[in-house]
Amino acid sequence: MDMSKEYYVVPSEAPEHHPSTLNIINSDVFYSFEDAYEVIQKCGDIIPEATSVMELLPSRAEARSKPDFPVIVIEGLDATGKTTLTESLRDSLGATLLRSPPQCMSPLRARFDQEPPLIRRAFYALGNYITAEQVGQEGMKAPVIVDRFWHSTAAYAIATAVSGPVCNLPAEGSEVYRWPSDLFQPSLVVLLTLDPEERKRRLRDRGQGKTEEEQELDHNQLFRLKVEEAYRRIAGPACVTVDASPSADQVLQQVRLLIRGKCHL
Ligand SMILES: Nc1ncnc2c1ncn2[C@@H]1O[C@H](COP(=O)(O)OP(=O)(O)O)[C@@H](O)[C@H]1O
Ligand SMILES: Nc1ccn([C@H]2C[C@H](O)[C@@H](COP(=O)(O)OP(=O)(O)O)O2)c(=O)n1
Repeated sequence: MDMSKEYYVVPSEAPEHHPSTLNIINSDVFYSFEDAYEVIQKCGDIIPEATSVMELLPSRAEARSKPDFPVIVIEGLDATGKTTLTESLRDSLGATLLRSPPQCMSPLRARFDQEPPLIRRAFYALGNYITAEQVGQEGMKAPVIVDRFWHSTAAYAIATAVSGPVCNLPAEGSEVYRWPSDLFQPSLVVLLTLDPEERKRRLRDRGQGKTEEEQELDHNQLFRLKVEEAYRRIAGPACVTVDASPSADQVLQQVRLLIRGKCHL
């Protein structure tokens, strides 16, 4: 018997999430110490450096103390002026300067940068917990400035995992932008933004970015837009955007004003 099948094309509502975002949680972004730890722990057999990472980790049983002094995080793309600003803030506020990933992870970073996203992102996620422990100690003695923290970890991971244009990012309010409940929340997060041309100039002056192909630049432009938009969507302490194109001193004064308003320093 000839059974002919009939097919219809019917309109349906747009999906809630872009397909490329479905796997972000716990494979690109980890929302607890335990989830990131589990990945690094399982790598021990194939990546000897994983053992070194675990030795640097704070004890999970330890109660994390809330620092007495304000903790200010400075975020932004490469060459937006984070190093310049964080060092000036350290000097002008008499603060302690920390970074994420912390200095003690630096020798291990190149190794994990070669790994697939799951492992690489778990490494950076754990870096924030090590920095948070240092913040807990140093923040009892003086204000703390942190060069990159959770916003960087999540924003770069989300922007890399989501292909295509900025509109493919999960919508504002999506759970991918939430702050891990077991991670210390800074008093203020400042996001430095810079016009792409000025950023390129600064990279060039620093001796980088001279040989980028046009196509590569276009690709990077899209990536940069996605990172910045992801930065802005991350909740917990939301970041305050500061235009980093004025002189280093003007940017410092602008951020000092924000710190005075928010942290009374
Ligand atoms: N406000 C500014 N105006 C002009 N040049 C700046 C300013 N801030 C930083 N720079 C220069 O831009 C380059 C990148 O700054 P840097 O602080 O290293 O950025 P990041 O740490 O974000 O990568 C450096 O050569 C630095 O001297
Ligand atoms: N807290 C952090 C800091 C950096 N990262 C990742 C995100 C990016 O892939 C790189 C950016 O580091 P990069 O070396 O460009 O940064 P700096 O030169 O230190 O400003 O590291 C992270 O995941 N979490």
